[in-house]
Amino acid sequence: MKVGNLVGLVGWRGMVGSVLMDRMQAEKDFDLIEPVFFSTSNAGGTAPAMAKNEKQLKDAHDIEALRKCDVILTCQGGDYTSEVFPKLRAAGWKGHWIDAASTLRMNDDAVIVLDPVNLPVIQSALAKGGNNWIGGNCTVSCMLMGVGALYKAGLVEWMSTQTYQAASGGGAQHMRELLTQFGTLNAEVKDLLQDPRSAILEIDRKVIAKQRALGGEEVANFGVPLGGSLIPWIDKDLGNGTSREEWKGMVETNKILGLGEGFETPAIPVDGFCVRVGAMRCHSQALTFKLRKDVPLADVESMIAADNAWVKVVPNTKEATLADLTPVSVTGTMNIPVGRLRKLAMGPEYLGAFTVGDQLLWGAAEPLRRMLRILLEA
Ligand SMILES: NC(=O)C1=CN([C@@H]2O[C@H](COP(=O)(O)OP(=O)(O)OC[C@H]3O[C@@H](n4cnc5c(N)ncnc54)[C@H](OP(=O)(O)O)[C@@H]3O)[C@@H](O)[C@H]2O)C=CC1
Ligand SMILES: N[C@@H](CC(=O)OP(=O)(O)O)C(=O)O
Repeated sequence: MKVGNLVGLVGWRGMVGSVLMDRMQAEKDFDLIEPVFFSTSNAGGTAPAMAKNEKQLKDAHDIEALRKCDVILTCQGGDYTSEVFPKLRAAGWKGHWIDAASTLRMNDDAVIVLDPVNLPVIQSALAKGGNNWIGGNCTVSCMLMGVGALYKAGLVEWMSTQTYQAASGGGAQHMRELLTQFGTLNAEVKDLLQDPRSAILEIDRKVIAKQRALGGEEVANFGVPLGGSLIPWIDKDLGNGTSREEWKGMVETNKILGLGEGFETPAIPVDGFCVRVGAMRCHSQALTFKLRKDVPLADVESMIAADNAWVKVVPNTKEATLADLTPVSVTGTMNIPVGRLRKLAMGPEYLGAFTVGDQLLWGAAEPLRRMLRILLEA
């Protein structure tokens, strides 16, 4: 059935929302829709320049106003989803809900959208009347954009992940906090750094003393210093030794691929550790695969390279890795480099890989705008 083009946009001025607006403008998505901009804080204010007929911001809690939309696309966050989505459906709204938040992801009637990887899953749900389309966890989405080909080919027996997740995954305030910490630490030893004869262990002593003394506002978001350190725990403690971020790795990977509970094919084990590091907005992952058979490395590389338009195989050399396989080289681009591809010492079925992805683009905004396109072009 043709989907109408009245699209309600919620959360458009936040960090994820702003990246989404940029991408929608770049891809001329606004040419196809009649946007209605909503706000939780400034109803009645002026809508952004992309507005057409409706120039005023609507109240994002006004169910009647939301109900008029054919599609609602929200990057407002999980609390908003928890509050508004059930009311909207209870009021009989049958429109399409596209959401960046994790709240609804594992619901039976929701599809995790990442169409370069799971278009058949999306199309099948659409044909059955599905109308809840949720963006995946940023780390999982970036990982599958890189190595989804191996799953599609049925080659993966299991995968272990070690993530290096950027500050942006926590939100804008976390990015600010990281930079403030770097500044504080630099200020502590600035004079010593300027003197080439100063003792490095004296600098180190001063830095660790300052890090341990950081408190209050300076660690308000991460709880402990991230600048010059790392945090091997992301999201909630599930009480079984696993973080919620680590749990998402397995359940979301399988749900995206149409495997495991509710599907015919059993789930593939995915597990590992999720670690916050001092990168700004790119998540990286070191991956270990147990393949179902010994596949020549050249075939693995060709398969990965041919999977989608954004994945790039980076030659496993120091020069290429430093040039193309770092958060600094990937930030702000749609590229998903996959490198460090090599067979591991455990045996010919064991494959190592390293991927990087901008967690605000493929990790958050891009799958949502592409889902909107799929609906509009259905
Ligand atoms: N950060 C991330 O990496 C990822 C986030 N997500 C999901 O997206 C949701 C939103 O994340 P994120 O964009 O980081 O959240 P933000 O805090 O940047 O934005 C959320 C909302 O906060 C309000 N807001 C209040 N003050 C400001 C301000 N100074 N500037 C901009 N907006 C402000 C806006 O609502 P209003 O205009 O109504 O006042 C905005 O829509 C998350 O809760 C999560 O569910 C998903 C994947 C990754
Ligand atoms: N949890 C991710 C960011 C995020 O928003 O994830 P999710 O969409 O699964 O809640 C991180 O901290 O890096």
